[in-house]
Amino acid sequence: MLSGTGLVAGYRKGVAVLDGIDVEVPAGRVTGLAGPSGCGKSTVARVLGLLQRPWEGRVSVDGDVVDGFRHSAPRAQRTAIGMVFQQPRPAVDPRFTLHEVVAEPLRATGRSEPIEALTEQVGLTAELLRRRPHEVSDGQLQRACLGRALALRPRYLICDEMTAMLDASTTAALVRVVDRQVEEHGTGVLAISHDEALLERWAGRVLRI
Ligand SMILES: Nc1ncnc2c1ncn2[C@@H]1O[C@H](COP(=O)(O)OP(=O)(O)OP(=O)(O)O)[C@@H](O)[C@H]1O
Repeated sequence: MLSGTGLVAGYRKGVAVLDGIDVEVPAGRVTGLAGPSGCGKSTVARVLGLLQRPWEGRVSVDGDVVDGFRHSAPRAQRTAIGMVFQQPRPAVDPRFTLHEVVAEPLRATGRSEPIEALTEQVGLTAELLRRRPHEVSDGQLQRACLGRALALRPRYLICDEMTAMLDASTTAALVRVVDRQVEEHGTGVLAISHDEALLERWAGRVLRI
């Protein structure tokens, strides 16, 4: 279980965006997180993804309370959680090929496993993998971002509006990739979306802020 308990967090002193909320992301299931624009869904993603320290409350990964966030997050906990954001373009190095984008977490952790099975799973051909971000569509780049998020086989995956910029067929394809991770590897997924209909179809349980 990836969980946040009593989370209080924000950006400006004295203005809490999250006001003591609890979020539980169990393994082996898709949990949805819905709510109107600006209610703090991305802030939940950042805190549970260990990218932002909450002002109060705690985050735990499989029962271990996290005490470091951002650069001081312990590697084992950081790599246990994969993240995909709404906009793929600012999330990648424009100089990388898509192959390098997907392989980057492996390189950063000194691992050199083949990524062909992964790139095939997310629907990237060898020809696309040689291209750089400016030579592909948002959907193709988002496939690479999902591949990157799965490269270290995270036990949890946070999808923050992953499909908001994509057409229906790419959305369906990426949802299938995530569902397969859940079924085959028991990954616990937090699917954040303002699209209630998508979450109703995709998630077993939907939390609302
Ligand atoms: N870096 C930041 N600096 C200051 N305020 C921020 C920052 N990021 C978010 N906020 C504010 O925090 C609140 C919650 O933002 P957040 O992005 O978590 O909401 P959200 O529910 O994900 O919204 P959306 O659905 O529009 O993406 C908003 O009022 C927003 O203006």
